[in-house]
Amino acid sequence: MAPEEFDVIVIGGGPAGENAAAYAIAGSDRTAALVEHELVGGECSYWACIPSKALLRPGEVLGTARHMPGVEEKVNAYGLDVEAVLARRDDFTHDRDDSSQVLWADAAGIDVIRGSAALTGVREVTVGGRVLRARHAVVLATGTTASVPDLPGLRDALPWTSRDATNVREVPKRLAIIGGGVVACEAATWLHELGAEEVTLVVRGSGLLERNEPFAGELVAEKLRKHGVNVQFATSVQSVTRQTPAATGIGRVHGGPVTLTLGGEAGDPDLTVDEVLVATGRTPATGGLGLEHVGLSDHGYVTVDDHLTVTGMDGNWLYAVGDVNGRALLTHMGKYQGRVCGDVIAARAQGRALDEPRFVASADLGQVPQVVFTMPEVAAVGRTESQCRADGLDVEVVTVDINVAGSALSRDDYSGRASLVIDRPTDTIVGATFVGSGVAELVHAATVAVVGRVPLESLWHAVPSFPTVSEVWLRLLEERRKPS
Ligand SMILES: Cc1cc2nc3c(=O)[nH]c(=O)nc-3n(C[C@H](O)[C@H](O)[C@H](O)COP(=O)(O)OP(=O)(O)OC[C@H]3O[C@@H](n4cnc5c(N)ncnc54)[C@H](O)[C@@H]3O)c2cc1C
Ligand SMILES: NC(=O)c1ccc[n+]([C@@H]2O[C@H](COP(=O)([O-])OP(=O)(O)OC[C@H]3O[C@@H](n4cnc5c(N)ncnc54)[C@H](O)[C@@H]3O)[C@@H](O)[C@H]2O)c1
Repeated sequence: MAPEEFDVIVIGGGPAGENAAAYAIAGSDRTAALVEHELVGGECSYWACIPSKALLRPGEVLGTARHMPGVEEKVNAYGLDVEAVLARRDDFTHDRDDSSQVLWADAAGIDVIRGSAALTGVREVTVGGRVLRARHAVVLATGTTASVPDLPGLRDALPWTSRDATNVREVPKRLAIIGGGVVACEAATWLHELGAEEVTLVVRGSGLLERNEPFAGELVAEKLRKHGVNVQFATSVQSVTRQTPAATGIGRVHGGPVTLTLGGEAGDPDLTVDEVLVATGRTPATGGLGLEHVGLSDHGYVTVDDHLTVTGMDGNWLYAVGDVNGRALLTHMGKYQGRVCGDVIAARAQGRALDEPRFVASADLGQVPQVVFTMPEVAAVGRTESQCRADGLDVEVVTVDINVAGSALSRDDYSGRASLVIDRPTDTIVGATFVGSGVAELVHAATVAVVGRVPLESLWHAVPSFPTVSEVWLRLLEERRKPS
């Protein structure tokens, strides 16, 4: 059978792949195929960002209502309506039906091809019995899958991964979570709110959210503990036993009780729970992708340059965007890389030079924003103080409590903290962190300041409105002006 020709072939229909395909052909008569073996929309739409945030928001709303005189008297006797929360989550994930995303692809001029794709040669992709040939580019956008550590008994116990936690149907009464990162902290928050009575975070390190400023993890741990979540640091799982594992389906308890044998500084006793959630990071989805057919390793992240072009290959025809390149495992960064990559493919297809900033994924390099939707939220951009020092930057740090009229008005128990990391030679912000209720919406101002390299002297004239939580910017700048 003759190969089918497309200008661009994208493998993986998650947010990164969708954007790369759309930008590569926008406003032209170029053609694109998007190959997807599961659901168009990817991990984010059905298993990750969207369902998790749909599950977290009701708890945040209830928490605020419980600390608001005039409202708290009405709600204090009630908890969440779990069925309604799960139903709203299912609305957001369209019950895992991707037809609206396929309609979007059709409208953008992208051909969706169902099946598992593998590289079988230079510019050649095979899907089932079909051979596809790319005139200009092949883009790898296959994302990542949950890592399950190779611990004795763990895989046989059929533990939950993030897919079960986000698609929860049956809330375990007793839950152990292995890991202290973003998935562990967010999942502990929503599962506890949904009725998990005994939640234990088993953390091998000494803090939560270790890629953030230390105060962020400390405040999240403090609040989790205050709400009754057990957070155990410096504890490792030695082995796991479950007598009756059962493949009951996504989001249901996978059998009888599970016992974790723990090894830690405190000589921790065994922990017996109804379910164990593994939240120990991600593995790039490169298995079976045929990377070896084009001379690349099929292990680890696919390395790219700042044009998202795979390094070590001739001909500038192979690209990788999103989680699979390991640059920043976040939907918004994958989409950003998809936009840059699509523009690069279009420019190269037209024989144009890559001489404009939009052809370089510069935001990946120390300007990445992220919001962790815990209670309190953690919103940060750029580098932490310790990352800056490790990179040899001459920095100073200002930190203040978030204690302004806007925060006091937003809820009676408001507490939070904010910090700026300032590059002394340029007097610009290279990192910012906000911890508190509702700070998710504060971070974009910081992102603009970091990316725009706005001098602090100019920020003095960016006056925050009264009475908003944004007034913390003024407190930070005032703190900076204090004579040391
Ligand atoms: C629980 C959880 C919550 C998260 N919350 C957030 C959040 O709030 N905000 C945020 O920014 N990020 C969040 N993330 C991270 C976010 O989900 C990822 O960064 C994002 O999904 C990556 O997008 P992607 O397009 O690179 O990959 P994916 O979304 O993983 O999509 C890859 C697609 O490729 C397909 N595929 C793989 N191999 C093949 C193949 N060989 N052939 C055909 N198709 C293939 C897969 O089926 C999949 O659809 C969260 C992650 C988790 C686990
Ligand atoms: N709101 C958001 O933006 C959001 C939400 C969820 C996930 N994500 C993304 O998804 C990615 C994955 O999240 P994650 O929490 O799984 O990973 P992570 O890298 O954030 O945290 C992994 C945790 O597991 C621990 N760990 C790793 N291996 C272990 C082992 N063998 N035994 C015990 N502990 C081990 C680490 O010390 C760490 O605490 C993140 O990079 C994040 O960017 C983003």
